[in-house]
Amino acid sequence: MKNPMPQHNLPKYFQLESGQILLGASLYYEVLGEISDDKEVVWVCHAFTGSATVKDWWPSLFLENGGFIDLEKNVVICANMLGSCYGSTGPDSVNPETNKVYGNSFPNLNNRDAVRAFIDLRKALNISKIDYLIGGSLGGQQALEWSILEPEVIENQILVASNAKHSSWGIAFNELQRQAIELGENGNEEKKQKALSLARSIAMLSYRGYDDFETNQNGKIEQGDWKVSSYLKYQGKKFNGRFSINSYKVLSKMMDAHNIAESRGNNLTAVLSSIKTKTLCIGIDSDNLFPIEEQRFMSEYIPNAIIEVITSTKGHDAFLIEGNLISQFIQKHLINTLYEEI
Ligand SMILES: CC(=O)SCCNC(=O)CCNC(=O)[C@H](O)C(C)(C)COP(=O)(O)OP(=O)(O)OC[C@H]1O[C@@H](n2cnc3c(N)ncnc32)[C@H](O)[C@@H]1OP(=O)(O)O
Ligand SMILES: N[C@@H](CCO)C(=O)O
Repeated sequence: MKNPMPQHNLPKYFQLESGQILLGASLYYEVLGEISDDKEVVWVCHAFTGSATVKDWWPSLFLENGGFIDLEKNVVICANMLGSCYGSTGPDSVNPETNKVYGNSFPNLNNRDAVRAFIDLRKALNISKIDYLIGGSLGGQQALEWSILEPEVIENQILVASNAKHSSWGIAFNELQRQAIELGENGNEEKKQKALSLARSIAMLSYRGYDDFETNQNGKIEQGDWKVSSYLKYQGKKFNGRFSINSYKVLSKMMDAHNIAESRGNNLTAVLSSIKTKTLCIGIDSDNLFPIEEQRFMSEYIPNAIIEVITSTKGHDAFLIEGNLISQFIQKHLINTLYEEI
């Protein structure tokens, strides 16, 4: 069942970490099931190009597809993050001060801003406890931030293919993608979309990896092109029209800026050690964007944490593809041991 009122207005003057004010911003969100005292709350933080419609892109988390979410027992909430292009305020929105689309004038956001907006929505929905906060990749970065901002609210968190501070390697990939986008910025719409395609194709090198390409994209297609070349072109083209160039820049910079120790003493291990929430870190053995060492690091320092590893050739994107395994790990460590110490 979908909530009939999926738009939440943030405070008129929404203060950002940068000191800037976002005026008249709102969040698009979806609620699956009913919010009530007898339902456990599952709050999902979506990844970079995801949206609030969690069942569309993470169907494997739901019971009917073999997952852990049973809408008889759970209510699921997912809000589109600030800066994105799927319903919440972002760079393609109209700036109420100028009545013009923000575009490049949209303020820089970080994960703390995104989470503070979620917190405002949580309060408006009268939710005092989140039983399972789950996020992958950028969504995992936000979940981690949230567990630090509201330790009393977040009971369990599941951080999938994510990290505590974005790596130089990850920033390098995002930088290349932004440079690709800039190549088309002064051109016509076709040029802009071609540049966005190139950015997505570059990103695919970090979302997949050596084994996936050797297994699934080896050799040539009938027309003589390398299979992998055709795959990258296809993935790039498939992205056109689905995502906003402006949001791509805002959200990739948001990911780059992720650092839970920022303005908290700059000591990552100390901040991780202060986390109270029960934490399940899940990594993927072939992830070359958020390598398994990053999840090991978090699980080593978060006091009440455990780690599980997905064996997959799919690389980083396995966090979306292997949802059933994620569900199994959640059932094993959190649901079946909810009232026991990990
Ligand atoms: C609107 C919203 O709500 S946003 C929701 C949608 N997106 C998201 O949530 C973002 C997260 N999702 C994703 O990133 C992706 O969808 C994933 C990771 C879950 C799955 O990625 P996919 O592209 O489906 O997987 P995969 O790498 O196997 O590629 C399959 C596609 O490539 C095509 N393909 C495979 N090999 C080749 C090749 N050599 N040449 C050309 N095309 C190829 C397949 O035909 C298939 O095409 P299709 O998508 O039209 O069916
Ligand atoms: N496939 C994911 C990768 C980033 O986590 C996305 O497009 O959001």
